Amino acid sequence: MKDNAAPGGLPFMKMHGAGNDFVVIDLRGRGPVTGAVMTPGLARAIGDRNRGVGFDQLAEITDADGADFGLVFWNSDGTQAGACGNATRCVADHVMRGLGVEQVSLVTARGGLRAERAADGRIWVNMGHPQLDWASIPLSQEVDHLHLPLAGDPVAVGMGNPHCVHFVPDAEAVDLAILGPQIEHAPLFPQRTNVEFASLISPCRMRMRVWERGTGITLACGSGACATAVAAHLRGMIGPRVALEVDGGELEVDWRDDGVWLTGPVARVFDGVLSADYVAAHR
Ligand SMILES: N[C@H](CCC[C@H](N)C(=O)O)C(=O)O
Repeated sequence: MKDNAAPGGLPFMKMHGAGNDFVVIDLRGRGPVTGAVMTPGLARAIGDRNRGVGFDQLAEITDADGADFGLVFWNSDGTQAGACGNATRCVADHVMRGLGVEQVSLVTARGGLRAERAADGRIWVNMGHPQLDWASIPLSQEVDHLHLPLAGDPVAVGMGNPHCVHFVPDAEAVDLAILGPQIEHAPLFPQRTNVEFASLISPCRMRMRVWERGTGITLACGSGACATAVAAHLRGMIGPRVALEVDGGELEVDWRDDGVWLTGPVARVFDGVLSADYVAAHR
């Protein structure tokens, strides 16, 4: 996987975490600054499920100063994302296997994070502390993030990327394809937002569905699960630990003193090589 400069094309791995699917390009060995090779156009082309490979996010693994690796995330619309919990878990598993270790440090746009393998094989990542002030979520104006001035009384939480969490009696009944893009583009969110709808099943279990900024409906969203757990805890609905039933499986979040921990399944599905012609045509 290391020689991505090969004239034969650009090697990648296809992975998923609870059905949240990723194209992962391992660029380690190129140095921290020159690591990322992606462009918005190439990301959109690879993300096309008919003419490319298809993904919810594309992740580039880079070298990083002071950490085992760095991560850069792209959405399928060609925009970048500051955080992606499920891709972080998938990549951490890959890197830990390669290094023969059970925990790793990484750097993302929001700073340093840590990940580790649990005894049951699931991969935990500490997604850091939630961002709860309006300017860093970010919101376009100073409002109470626990009671946004929007229909449905949602909560705004930053996890390195913005989230707008709605608590509803029945998340199944929500028309995500209609409401998701409306809320994603609401003027209150200057960088747009990810959108979650969640229902309480018990004080330690919730059902969650998600519309992701820059991607659309996905089967799971790790940072969205973290944001939902934080919002529900701040609203007094749950304790610090919760299991979230998402469309693609189950994620678990534990809000500890040192940050919001996320876990769930990871899978490496196949490896491939993007042809050099395809890469050149879309870069
Ligand atoms: N699937 C990701 C989140 C992607 C967020 C992205 N859509 C954004 O623009 O912030 C996760 O597991 O956390």
